[in-house]
Amino acid sequence: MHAADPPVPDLQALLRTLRVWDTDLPAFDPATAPDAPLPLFLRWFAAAVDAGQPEPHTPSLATTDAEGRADVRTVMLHGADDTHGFRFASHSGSAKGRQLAARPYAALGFYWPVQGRQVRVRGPVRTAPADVAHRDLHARSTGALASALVGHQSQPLASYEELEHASDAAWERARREPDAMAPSWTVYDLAPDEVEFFQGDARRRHIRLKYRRVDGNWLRELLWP
Ligand SMILES: Cc1cc2nc3c(=O)[nH]c(=O)nc-3n(C[C@H](O)[C@H](O)[C@H](O)COP(=O)(O)O)c2cc1C
Repeated sequence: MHAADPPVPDLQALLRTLRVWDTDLPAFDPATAPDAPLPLFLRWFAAAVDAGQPEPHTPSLATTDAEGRADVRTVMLHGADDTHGFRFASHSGSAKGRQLAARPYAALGFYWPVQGRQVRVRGPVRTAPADVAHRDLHARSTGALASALVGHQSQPLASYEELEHASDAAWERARREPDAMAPSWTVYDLAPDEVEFFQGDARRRHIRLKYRRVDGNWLRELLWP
């Protein structure tokens, strides 16, 4: 440690200042919940946007590697519907891409603290056809295309300058060639077989409603918090 280094913060003191569920939270009556989870997810998602929840479309994505060890990172939600399930996209050669190839099963975790809400989704993951990934990427911003064109995701990077050069070239190509292919860019569709909705409550009487797909039907059950 150097004399000029900022002091190391007292984590325990900071943790004691922080709270959850101490704001006005919406009520959730599970008796009024729909038969299937998707309409409820869409309702909660729209409510999160309305409530000003920053970046409600950025869930955590959990996967496991070939040895069964867990991994997690943030991704962007690209869609959710009855046909494709929960859609996200990434590079097939990244750590998550390799993990999904070895074990095509994943979980998504959304946390919307403005409303004290959490949604957990689990299920098998399928790789969408390449033309879907191509269309998905080209419906997005130039920055998204440039980022995908850089490639090499999750590989060791020798220096920041190397990234700068690759990124400059990718931005230039994305502007010049807006239909450029990013071959490793892949769309993944998670077909939910479990979806759990959690509504936080100031008195800690949190409501947990879990949907499970059994023989093609959705079963609903409440869980102790
Ligand atoms: C807000 C946010 C959104 C992100 N969205 C994506 C995404 O949609 N796809 C993606 O591959 N990485 C996304 N990332 C980067 C990933 O979190 C991660 O760093 C990267 O995909 C490498 O993960 P991996 O080594 O586990 O494969 C996002 C990161 C943040 C913070």
